[in-house]
Amino acid sequence: MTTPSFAIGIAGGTGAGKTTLAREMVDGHADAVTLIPIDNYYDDLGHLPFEERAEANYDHPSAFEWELLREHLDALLDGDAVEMPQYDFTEHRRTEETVHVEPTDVVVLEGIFALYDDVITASLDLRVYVEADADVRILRRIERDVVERGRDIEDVIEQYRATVKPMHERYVEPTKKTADIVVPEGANGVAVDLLAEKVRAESTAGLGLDR
Ligand SMILES: Nc1ncnc2c1ncn2[C@@H]1O[C@H](COP(=O)(O)OP(=O)(O)O)[C@@H](O)[C@H]1O
Ligand SMILES: Nc1ccn([C@@H]2O[C@H](COP(=O)(O)O)[C@@H](O)[C@H]2O)c(=O)n1
Repeated sequence: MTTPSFAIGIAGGTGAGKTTLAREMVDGHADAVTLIPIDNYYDDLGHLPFEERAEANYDHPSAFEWELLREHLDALLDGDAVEMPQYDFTEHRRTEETVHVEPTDVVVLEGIFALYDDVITASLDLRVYVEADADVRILRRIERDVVERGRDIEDVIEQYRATVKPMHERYVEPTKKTADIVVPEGANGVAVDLLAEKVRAESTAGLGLDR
């Protein structure tokens, strides 16, 4: 059993490049990193009709199951495995399956609210906020949501106006002040290299050691 030695939180607005940064900084050390995408902890709205699920506000903190996320983060940091829920953006609900996740040397928590919850933030060793201009983020998001999340461009724009932008300004952007590091433009080469070096150091430190 491995007890993680280091926990990193990566927050930032939608489309800022959080997922890309997380992926690139663990490149080559993926076996030593446990990734927790906070999106997997959206409340399951499976009991509602699809139209209602599509209209929900997914950018308010109350859209997430914080208790389960805290419980799973605690378990992983204590060296215990979890059954992680999985989220389907095309259906706006959790899938039937969970994924068995074992703790490793480094835990990376990634999502718009990675630095929102005081209890969670206190258990992180490094807090990162990824920043990108709003116009860059919405353009990235339109492309991604249409190609990968099965959305119409009109719906993406309307959702952005109605909830994504106002919630970002009210709840996500203010978490930047709790960050240790603010990364401009997401997966920029210098930031990736620095964070990758930290991940490598923590992974090497944990090699072969049961803690
Ligand atoms: N530094 C970057 N330069 C160019 N495109 C980027 C950069 N970072 C991310 N992207 C692209 O922007 C889109 C959204 O990035 P993603 O990492 O999924 O953002 P987030 O997880 O913050 O929502 C993806 O298509 C990704 O390839
Ligand atoms: N059913 C859902 C659930 C979430 N979203 C949007 O996802 C965004 C967070 O994910 P990122 O990878 O972009 O950080 C968030 O802004 C929600 O609006 C959704 O559209 N549908």
